[in-house]
Amino acid sequence: MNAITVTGLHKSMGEFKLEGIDMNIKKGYITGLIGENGAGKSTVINHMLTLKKQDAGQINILDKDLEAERTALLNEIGLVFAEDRLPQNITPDRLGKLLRTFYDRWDKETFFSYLKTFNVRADRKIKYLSTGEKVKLSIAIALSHKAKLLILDEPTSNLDPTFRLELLEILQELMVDEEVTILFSTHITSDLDKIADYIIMIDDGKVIFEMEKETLFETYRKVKGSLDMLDAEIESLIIGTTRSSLGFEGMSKEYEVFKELFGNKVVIEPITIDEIMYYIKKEKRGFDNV
Ligand SMILES: Nc1ncnc2c1ncn2[C@@H]1O[C@H](COP(=O)(O)OP(=O)(O)OP(=O)(O)O)[C@@H](O)[C@H]1O
Repeated sequence: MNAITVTGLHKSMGEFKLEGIDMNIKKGYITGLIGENGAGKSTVINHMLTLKKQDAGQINILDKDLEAERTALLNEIGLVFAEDRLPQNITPDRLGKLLRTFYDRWDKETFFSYLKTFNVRADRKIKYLSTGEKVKLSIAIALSHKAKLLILDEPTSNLDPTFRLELLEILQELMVDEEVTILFSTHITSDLDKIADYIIMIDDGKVIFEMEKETLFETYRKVKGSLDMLDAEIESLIIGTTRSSLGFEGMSKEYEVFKELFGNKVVIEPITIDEIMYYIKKEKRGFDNV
């Protein structure tokens, strides 16, 4: 069952286009949205939240039509934006009191307890907080109104490593309650290695893959061998072939074929999310020897 279903989302924005985006964000799981700078991650998220109007396509969130039931739905969604959208001239203390008028299930105690745990000063105007403290404040808000869905746009990029790990732990603890769904976009793929159940990669406004993380790692492997193994047929099985004086390397779904043909002369290794992104980009650009 999906918490968010995106079907055939199209949008032209000057030179950039979202082209036929389909996404299935599974209820009760953590989905990581990855892609390089400018791939369209924030744009897709903004469409999910009706902050941008699509040219075509449908978005369904928690079985409701977001446009028709916007206010009711925003109660159910905990949001952290990539950029700072907090009111600047009030203190977290004041904000904590005001937000009960915005969220039906606002839990002031939980909010102030998160501020304490996160070490964010409640009595300082938001504009004087550091970038990381503002992110922590946004996270505290997102976690304090019993949201069923958390949409976090690059929540970890401005956080110090200790707090990043702490946040990942908090998110994982939330998942014990199977009702919560998390979608988060990130460049820090080690975060996904730790907590994501599903991974969606977008590139240049298109979905490249949407897969369960474990399946992704079973599907792709890194292959390395000597240049004399390469002919057109073998190369067609490799994504993002790189040649050097030491031999070739790349990524393959057909790594079993390499094993059968070349035995232990070929090296087959597990692959990381960063490497998957790198080889896919490399194949697309069709360049070599980077
Ligand atoms: N209002 C706009 N008009 C035209 N182009 C835009 C507009 N807003 C964003 N873009 C372009 O759309 C593309 C996708 O931007 P988006 O912010 O969605 O990428 P992203 O994947 O979130 O990137 P990053 O990881 O850098 O945050 C970029 O090329 C950006 O310049």
